[in-house]
Amino acid sequence: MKINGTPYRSVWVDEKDGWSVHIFDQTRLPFALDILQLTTPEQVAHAIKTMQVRGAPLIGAVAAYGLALALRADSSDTALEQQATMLAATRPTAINLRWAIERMLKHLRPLPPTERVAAAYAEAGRICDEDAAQNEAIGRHGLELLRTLAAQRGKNDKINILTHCNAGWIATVDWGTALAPIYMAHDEGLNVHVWVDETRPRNQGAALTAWELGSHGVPHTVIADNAGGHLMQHGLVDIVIVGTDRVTRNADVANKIGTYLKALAAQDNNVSFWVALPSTTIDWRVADGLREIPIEERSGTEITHINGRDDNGQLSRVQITPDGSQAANPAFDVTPARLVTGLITEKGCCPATPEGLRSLFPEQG
Ligand SMILES: CSC[C@@H](O)[C@@H](O)C(=O)COP(=O)(O)O
Repeated sequence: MKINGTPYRSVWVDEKDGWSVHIFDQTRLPFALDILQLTTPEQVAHAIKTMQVRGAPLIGAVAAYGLALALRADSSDTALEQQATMLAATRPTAINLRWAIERMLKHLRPLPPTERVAAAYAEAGRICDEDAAQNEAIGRHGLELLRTLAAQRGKNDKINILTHCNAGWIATVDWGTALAPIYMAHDEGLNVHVWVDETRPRNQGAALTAWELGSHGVPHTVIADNAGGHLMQHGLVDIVIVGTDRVTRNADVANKIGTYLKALAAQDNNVSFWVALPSTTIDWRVADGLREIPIEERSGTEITHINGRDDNGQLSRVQITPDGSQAANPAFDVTPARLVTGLITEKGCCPATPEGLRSLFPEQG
């Protein structure tokens, strides 16, 4: 996608040196557009843990490059396994991270160490290209849903879409998942407006989704996380579209904390609730999302403190809770499949059921 007219992806290899890896520092957006240069797997691990890069597909792609960086220093079997384990442990919930590392290992293990560096960069590049293409396809399939809504409501009527967290292009290699259909609908002239959940505690909606949509000219309004139910009760939400960090083979959906409450409110108000995902986000090994998906617990300081820009234009961090109050910070929740209207994948849309998923991915049995 473009920033000020220049097309970017969310991760890329330096054109001049041909090996270092660039990302946007997402902890600085929307106030600063800082590009970081990563040269070691430790820097990659740090970027993922501190959420300089985040979003399920993107952390998989960046970790794949992390392995390529590691192999530049040591391409032995031992180093390959150790560095893969180190990178895979950076965040627990998004399955794309494990998927990307496993794909890299499968490709690299049989090769002689001398061939591994070039092969790792090539495979990481393919992971990126495929992610961008899959998300573009998700956009096309999701666009059909929005076209149908537009046709039902009259061409110029506003379509109000609610989204949670950031499942846009900077959460992926390009296009995004939940936001891809919205970009396409806006580009073809549909009258879309997005309610953007602020997404406490880290405010990915207020900081990142609002920045993305604004940069693309998509009308949007940031709301407190707790406003969605009220808006639905008053007929002000036509559809919810969110991304996900892991979908089980039964179609349970893990996503940013608070997604479950949006799904409950959507069901109570007869609002359709769609989840957009590339197939790399499906964990075919697990069935029951509540029991089997590990939920990341992050530092309580993400609750007790908040980042922003002060009146002097300085980025600063302030405390919002009393000294001594404890804080708990589960970073994701699981929305059971029964609350999900359907899934939007690169292969098309399907009901959120085991059969629905298997109809799109019959090779999974
Ligand atoms: C296309 S990204 C989908 C999800 O990864 C996204 O909705 C989300 O929950 C991201 O969480 P984050 O903790 O910001 O990495």
